[in-house]
Amino acid sequence: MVNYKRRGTVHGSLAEISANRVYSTRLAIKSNKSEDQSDGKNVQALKFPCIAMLRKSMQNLKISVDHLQKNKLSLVKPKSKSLNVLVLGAKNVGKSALIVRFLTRRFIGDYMSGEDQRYEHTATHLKNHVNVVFLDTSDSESNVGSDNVVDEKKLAWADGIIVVYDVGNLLTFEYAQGVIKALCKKSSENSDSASLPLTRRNETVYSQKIYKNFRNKPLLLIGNKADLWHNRRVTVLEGQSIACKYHDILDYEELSAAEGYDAVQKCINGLLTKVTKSKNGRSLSL
Ligand SMILES: Nc1nc2c(ncn2[C@@H]2O[C@H](COP(=O)(O)OP(=O)(O)OP(=O)(O)O)[C@@H](O)[C@H]2O)c(=O)[nH]1
Repeated sequence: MVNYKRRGTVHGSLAEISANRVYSTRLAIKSNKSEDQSDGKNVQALKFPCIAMLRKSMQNLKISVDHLQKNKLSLVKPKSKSLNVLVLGAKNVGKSALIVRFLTRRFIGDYMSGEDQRYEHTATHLKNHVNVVFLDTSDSESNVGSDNVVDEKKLAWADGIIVVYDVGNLLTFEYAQGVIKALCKKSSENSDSASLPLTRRNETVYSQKIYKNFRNKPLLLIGNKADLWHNRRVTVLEGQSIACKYHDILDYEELSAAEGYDAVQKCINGLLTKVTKSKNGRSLSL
């Protein structure tokens, strides 16, 4: 309570100080012309030496903007060099474990669940630094079996997608299938068609957006927890059949984040290489 009050006072006084500064500076700028013209002492400039600096910065800014306009340059930022990877899958399939294994080579048993985690990683190749961002999403079990399994905004952000399921849990495999189907579903129906029932129209709009945001971005399907062979509910054959069905857009791997680093590293690096190719139009082996 005491700390809070103290903080309040400090903030208050800082705010007052800056407000006073801005106000005084404005006054000085307003009255600037007559002071410059007068051959007397420039009292404001002496009192506020920041005015000269401010004026200079404004001049510099104007010069820069003029230069941009003259040379038809734009103020738009250059294209981001980071590779964004979206990690999807049902709850508890080992999404965090996989990403952390890839980034740190270590298997860590427990992770915070319930909210999306963002991991940033810098890879170096031919003296170029490539920034990779993984968005490890956290889905609730209620999403299993639902149609709207992919968030269109996250999908638009992504350059590549990893879909994970647990080989010991059939529901998570069905969820992964649902995601892949949603990504690859082409919608030919006209979403504006008033003849369609509302739910159908919403579904169509949804799948059109998903399809548009996906646009054949590199996709990797991982069957995780292969070390728990006694607990297996999804056969290798079932995983492979999905891989065959979507072979032109999808890579598939069955592995265990718990058991080793090499398989995780190999398949995620494979995806990153594809992402780099599709993003920049040139190859980069990480
Ligand atoms: N045996 C085994 N356990 C694993 C493996 N990968 C992850 N786990 C365990 O599975 C549990 C869930 O792992 P997480 O990485 O938190 O799963 P998640 O998909 O990120 O979970 P949410 O954040 O809740 O969506 C943890 O207890 C992990 O230790 C694996 O390859 N083998």
